[in-house]
Amino acid sequence: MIEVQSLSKSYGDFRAVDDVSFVCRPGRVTGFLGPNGAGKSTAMRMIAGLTRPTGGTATVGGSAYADIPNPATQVGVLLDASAQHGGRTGREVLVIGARAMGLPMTRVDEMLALVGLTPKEAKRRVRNYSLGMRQRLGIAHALLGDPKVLILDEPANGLDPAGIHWMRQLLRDYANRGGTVMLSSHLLHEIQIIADDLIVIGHGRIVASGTKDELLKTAGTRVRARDQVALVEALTAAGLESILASDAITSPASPEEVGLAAAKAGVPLLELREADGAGLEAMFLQLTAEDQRDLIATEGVQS
Ligand SMILES: Nc1ncnc2c1ncn2[C@@H]1O[C@H](COP(=O)(O)OP(=O)(O)OP(=O)(O)O)[C@@H](O)[C@H]1O
Repeated sequence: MIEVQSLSKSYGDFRAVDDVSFVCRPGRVTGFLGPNGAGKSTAMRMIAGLTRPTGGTATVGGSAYADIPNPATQVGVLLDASAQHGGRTGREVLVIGARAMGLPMTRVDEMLALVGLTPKEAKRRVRNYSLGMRQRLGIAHALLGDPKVLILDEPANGLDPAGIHWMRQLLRDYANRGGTVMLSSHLLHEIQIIADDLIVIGHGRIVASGTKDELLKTAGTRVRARDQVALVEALTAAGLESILASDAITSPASPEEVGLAAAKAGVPLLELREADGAGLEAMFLQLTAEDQRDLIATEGVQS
């Protein structure tokens, strides 16, 4: 179990993580979802004892990471798959990890087999690994000490669809055996596939949390018009939030509210329906859009 209570991290005046509380339970895969720069890595680094919090606490199995004896046998951590020494072979990375944890060398071969790195690949230097291979090696390293808790920052980065499928199965089996998994992603779809529970973070604050099923049930509407821009304007004029994606508009408002707003503005619709998860998707896209605006505003000031 991971328990985070009022956790905060400030860099000067900037609050990267702002009073965040949540739990990740055994037997569940908890997805930590947020746009780039939302504070995911900072929160995970604090849980893994690598960044000192400005306020609040984070415990794993009831103890702060720094107080856990031989922590890698309790908590497997993968924060940056590219952080491994490029001059070492994949096998050497695991051998060094196994020695540090006092594990038998048989564990190295077990983990290589588990993550699907062949003996030939294991002999190659990490600098020659693809990102997907680095992620597999990082997961092998995190699992080496047979920990009860896994903390993985963007582990699906660089994996192809077959790799993502493989990882989902691995994490599912791990959670089914009672393990606690916390993994982050900035992609809603990816986390929807893998997670049981979701914590959504934006601008350092939790904006939604609950089981995936609960969150995906949030009411929402999918709507299309021939003139999508006119529709967005009509919804905005009616005080309704909406996000224009590639093929449709999603809104956390009900189909009735959306239909009435479109009718009032005289915008003919091609499609109007309730969409499971549209509320979550709209909220997430809204967060992402806000960040894009912030970025443009910042760059505008700088140039
Ligand atoms: N050492 C630091 N000094 C100053 N600002 C920092 C530092 N580390 C992180 N930040 C800032 O804190 C915010 C959160 O960063 P963080 O890496 O936690 O986000 P993230 O959600 O993991 O994003 P991504 O998906 O891009 O990895 C960002 O605005 C980042 O620039």
